[in-house]
Amino acid sequence: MATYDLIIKNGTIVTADSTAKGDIAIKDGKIKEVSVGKPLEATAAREINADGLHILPGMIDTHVHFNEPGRTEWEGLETGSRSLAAGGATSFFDMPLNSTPPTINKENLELKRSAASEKSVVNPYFWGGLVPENIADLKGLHENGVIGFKAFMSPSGIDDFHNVDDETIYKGMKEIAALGSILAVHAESTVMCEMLAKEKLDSGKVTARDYVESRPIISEIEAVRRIISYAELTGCKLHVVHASSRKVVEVIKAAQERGVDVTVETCPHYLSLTVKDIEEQGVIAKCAPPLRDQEEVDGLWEAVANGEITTIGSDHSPAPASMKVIKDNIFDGWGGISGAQSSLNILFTEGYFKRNVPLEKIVELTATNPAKLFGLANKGTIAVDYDADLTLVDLNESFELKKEDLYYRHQHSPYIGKTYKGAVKTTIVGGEVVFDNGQLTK
Ligand SMILES: NC(=O)N[C@H]1NC(=O)NC1=O
Ligand SMILES: [Zn+2]
Ligand SMILES: [Zn+2]
Repeated sequence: MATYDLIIKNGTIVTADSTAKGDIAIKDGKIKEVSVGKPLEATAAREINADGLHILPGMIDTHVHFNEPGRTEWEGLETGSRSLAAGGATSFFDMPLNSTPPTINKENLELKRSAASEKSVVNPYFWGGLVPENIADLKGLHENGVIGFKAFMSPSGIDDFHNVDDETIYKGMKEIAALGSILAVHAESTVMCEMLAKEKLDSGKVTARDYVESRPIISEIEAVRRIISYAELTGCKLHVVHASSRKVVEVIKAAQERGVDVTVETCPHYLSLTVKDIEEQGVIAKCAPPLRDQEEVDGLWEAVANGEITTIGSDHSPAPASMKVIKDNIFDGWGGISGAQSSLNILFTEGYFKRNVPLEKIVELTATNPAKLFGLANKGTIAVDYDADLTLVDLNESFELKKEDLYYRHQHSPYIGKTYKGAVKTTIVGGEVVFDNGQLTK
């Protein structure tokens, strides 16, 4: 009889293609057997009884800002990765900005990588930045293993990470295409957003609704259309992050239909919160693009259900509480939502329970597609020879999110006080249990 490190018994195994009750055997960090329909005949050093639980491939959160090195007091790789583990994520892709120095050359990448290897409890991956100053550094970043490049089409809010002009977009995309990599973009129109913000501020209009109106959906559409044109010009693979509206998704879909290699991400906050949340909670719920109205939330869920969204990432972009309190003017607070720990809870509650979105679809967008799109071999599903990155969830458990449940360095989030159905019970990274029964074990 085979002997394994770990056997998970009687769970409901969910992949992008199927849901079935079965057992999983793990050795040396890999899934070695998946037995559906009949019990697994083997022994193991440890056994987990997953009766009543669902087993999902761990979320691959393709969009976090962990701020380390250089701005660890905002979050950090330890607190950030621990919050992911508690939320059922087993890998993350850290954005190149909000850490100092930003990840815009291979030397800076190494600083981040060595910090992560010391501190992260889940698998770390890194985006490289594309900024006007670093076209010559893209090759070195690629050769040293970034999973792709990220550019801001509007100011990032961080002084050492400049947004790209059209010339940088052209040169950068040409180079990224030659490297065979992918460009992810924060797509909002600088000109539109700056003009509209100036009009608001000049006339003393500084409410939450004013902030939202200063960054309208059409400014995302303008930027997305433009960047798609450069993708067509250069042949560069493109990934549009944090689409806040189905109208943005439609522009991407039309480009896909004429053969452009473009994909799209949305985030749990655009799938669950509205302008009302920023009106009530102020800067805590401030992000860019901003939260929209309920019809946009519903529209994005339709896009999810129809297969028009490629990935869902948290865009966890934390900041100290002092930057998230409402002062006289909401325009001044930090734009970025703390949410890395809540992604799956939100998707279960708003998607699976409220809108009948299949669990398979949630797995596809949070694990399978991220692994495929960014070339992570052996991740993103539950199958023999794949990495044992798993999360066990109790879909019958409801809970109210409390401040003290959060593992973030700064325990604020627009999700505090909300009730979720579907709780993460256990998270396994490379065969090792890192979170179990409400406790971090690593
Ligand atoms: N700099 C940074 O993290 N910005 C992020 N925050 C946010 O709300 N949108 C972003 O792009
Ligand atoms: Zn962004
Ligand atoms: Zn971001």
